[in-house]
Amino acid sequence: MALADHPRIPLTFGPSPLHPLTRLTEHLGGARVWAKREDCNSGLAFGGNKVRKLEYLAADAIATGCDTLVSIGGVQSNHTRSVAAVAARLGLKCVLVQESWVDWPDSVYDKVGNVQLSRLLGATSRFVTAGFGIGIKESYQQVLTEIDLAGGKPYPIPAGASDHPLGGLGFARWAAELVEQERAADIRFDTIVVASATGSTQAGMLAGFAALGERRRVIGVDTSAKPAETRAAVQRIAHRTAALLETELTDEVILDERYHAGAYGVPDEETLSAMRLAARTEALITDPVYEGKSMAALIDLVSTGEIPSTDTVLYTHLGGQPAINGYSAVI
Ligand SMILES: Cc1ncc(COP(=O)(O)O)c(CNC2(C(=O)O)CC2)c1O
Repeated sequence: MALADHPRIPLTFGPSPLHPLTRLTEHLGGARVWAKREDCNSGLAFGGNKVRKLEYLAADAIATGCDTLVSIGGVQSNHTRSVAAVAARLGLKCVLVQESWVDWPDSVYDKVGNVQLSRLLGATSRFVTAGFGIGIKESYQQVLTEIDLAGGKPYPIPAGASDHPLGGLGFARWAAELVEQERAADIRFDTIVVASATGSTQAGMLAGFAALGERRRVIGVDTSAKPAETRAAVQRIAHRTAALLETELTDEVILDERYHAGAYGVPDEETLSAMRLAARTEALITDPVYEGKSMAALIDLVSTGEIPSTDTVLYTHLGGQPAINGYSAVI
């Protein structure tokens, strides 16, 4: 089925902004760097990459008569905050399982940022002691069963909306949008840099480009610190999404494991330095969990020439800023 034939509830403002990072480009002295801004893509609770994915899952939830969106993430999950935002916007209930994915010694870590926003948005958060993992968790299954038994109609959304049949469509549509923006701007990106964790952002891009017959180098930057799991997820979801779009993958899955700082949700000095440089050259705010790590990759790859100086490279900003409030000890 063609992408346009898949039901979607518009939750974004339209095409996300695409703009050159001229001061960062000048500072790095190499490839020309642009950004595409999912952090500015929607009016729903600071937007982000998950809102794009949820446009398709929300359509399915409404079509199947569900009354409660159920999802899972870490305490500072951007994904669960986005699910809470979409539920509020569509008049649905929302129950979130917040797991202890990050061992971070900040006294307000579990009170501010995303989990605070989810509370403001009216979601019910269940706090569970369980580590990061992109598989299906017992706590999540338990919530689904409870809602069923209470007569509700839950709509299950796995971590990052990734391991869901429709999880890759949001960024397949992103790929089509980018190609249109390139034509309008008379530009073509040789390389795309994107943070990867549960995998459907990068996977959707790969399937979307394949459906368009476009060959692109998409460099996924692992942020899970479990790269084998993330790589397998990107592969699985990319192939599944390509099949949904009646096409076959053409580009390889590239996942760079050098910038995850050794643990999910924990920044290292390279992460923090990248965040400062992006902020002080472009007022571009990245987070210590995801975008700070993909920014560290971009800076390193351009500075070392791994991304050639003749390239035009696109930095994909996927959101994540609210989590910064839980990291005041280092930012
Ligand atoms: C700001 C930001 N940038 C990149 C990513 C990685 O996207 P994928 O999970 O689709 O690979 C996340 C994910 N976040 C998860 C969450 O629970 O917030 C799904 C892990 C993200 O929030």
